[in-house]
Amino acid sequence: MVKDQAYELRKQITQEEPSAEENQAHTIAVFSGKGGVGKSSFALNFSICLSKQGKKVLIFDLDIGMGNIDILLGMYPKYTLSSMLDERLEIEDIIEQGPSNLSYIAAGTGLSDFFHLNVERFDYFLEQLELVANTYDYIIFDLGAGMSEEHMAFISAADECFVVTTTEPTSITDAYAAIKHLVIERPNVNISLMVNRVTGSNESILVYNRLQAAVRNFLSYELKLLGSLPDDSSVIKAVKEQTPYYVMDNRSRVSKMMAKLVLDYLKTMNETPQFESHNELKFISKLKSLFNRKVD
Ligand SMILES: Nc1ncnc2c1ncn2[C@@H]1O[C@H](COP(=O)(O)OP(=O)(O)OP(=O)(O)O)[C@@H](O)[C@H]1O
Repeated sequence: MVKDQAYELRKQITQEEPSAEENQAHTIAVFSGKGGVGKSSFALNFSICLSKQGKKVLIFDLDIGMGNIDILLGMYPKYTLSSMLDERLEIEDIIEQGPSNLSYIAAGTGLSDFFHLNVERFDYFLEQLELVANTYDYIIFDLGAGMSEEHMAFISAADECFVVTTTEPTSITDAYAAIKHLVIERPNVNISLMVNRVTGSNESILVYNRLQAAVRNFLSYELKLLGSLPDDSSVIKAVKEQTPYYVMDNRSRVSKMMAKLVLDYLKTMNETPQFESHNELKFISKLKSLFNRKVD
């Protein structure tokens, strides 16, 4: 497990057992400024690759009404997040098993905006999430495009977030607008950039430099670069076949790049001293306080 090293070190120093909160999964929110940039495809295949590395991963589709993780997987879940909230189901009942031991929760339809839940429904959501928060190493939230107030709460409660853009100017501009909105409201947010559909070797660096320059000059914020993925027709083929591209062919260009991106990411995670953040509130407590602030 990612946390093993840090946990062992901290245990040696403090001789304390970790609390349930400390053991919560590492949470990642994936968002984009513009729709159709490959955010869901990225979130799903990233999660599959993390699972392949022996991590216990839950991908949570929060794009109610527009979610497509189940479509990309070619699976038709009986229950979804919407049905859990409508029918008061247990979270265990709505978790499905995808490829490579990946767990996933489909968004479903019904609620036009999941986040405009009443307090009682939101409390039920958090109560259920808390039941599985210690079961996973990673929980990946796939958010809809754009930056609503509710998206911001999820993104800022997560341990980190990935913003996905293509190399197209419109996508970069929309990513900048989303980052700006977020950084102004939540200056401590931890954002990394993922550049999708690159066609040249240094294209991702050009996109990153362009965005980073604007973010640094106008927002005094340092954006990290998670990595990039190539424009690859095997992604389109995989979407048509409703099979994640990493499952369809793990030797395709995009799959190899994804595998490298995940290995680099895990290396960075191992090198980051996790115990330093143990004094901070973890995901569920943060989300609770952000939501409470909103309804007060
Ligand atoms: N690396 C890639 N190479 C080629 N095509 C890609 C790549 N990534 C995504 N696509 C294409 O872009 C389409 C949209 O991808 P996806 O559904 O993941 O986007 P999205 O950002 O999640 O969209 P939405 O915001 O509408 O949910 C895919 O169906 C696929 O055809």
